[in-house]
Amino acid sequence: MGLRDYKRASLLNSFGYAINGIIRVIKEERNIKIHLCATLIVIALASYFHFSRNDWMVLLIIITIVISLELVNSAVEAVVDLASPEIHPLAKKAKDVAAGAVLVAAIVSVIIGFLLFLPYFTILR
Ligand SMILES: Nc1ncnc2c1ncn2[C@@H]1O[C@H](COP(=O)(O)OP(=O)(O)OP(=O)(O)O)[C@@H](O)[C@H]1O
Repeated sequence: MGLRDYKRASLLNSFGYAINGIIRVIKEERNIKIHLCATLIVIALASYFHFSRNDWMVLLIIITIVISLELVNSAVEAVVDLASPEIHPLAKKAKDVAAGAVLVAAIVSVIIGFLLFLPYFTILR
């Protein structure tokens, strides 16, 4: 299929491609599996503690940011491998900066998660 045919793809097809992309990253990348496991645990805990509506919104926003960045990081890795299969300092820069973006989001998410859960754990004591 040529590039033009791809561009003519219907909205439904585009949605399907996006889902395929997500499934492929989940199958192939270890880091996103770790993020998804952490997400399931955090969602289970938030349900158990009957999170307030605002707390749910903050939690969902940080989950979305981390998982979306992980997907973008995988896309950057694929593009770099395609454009520069050989060792190149710029290829390293691109991959390391993309990985850095995920790391920043993950670290801040852990801090926000801690702040979100703290009052609920305090009530338990
Ligand atoms: N073409 C390249 N040129 C220079 N350095 C590269 C190149 N490809 C990867 N690297 C570097 O090698 C290290 C490992 O890269 P790799 O592609 O295995 O990704 P990774 O960080 O292990 O992530 P993942 O585990 O998600 O694949 C990183 O520091 C990366 O910047």
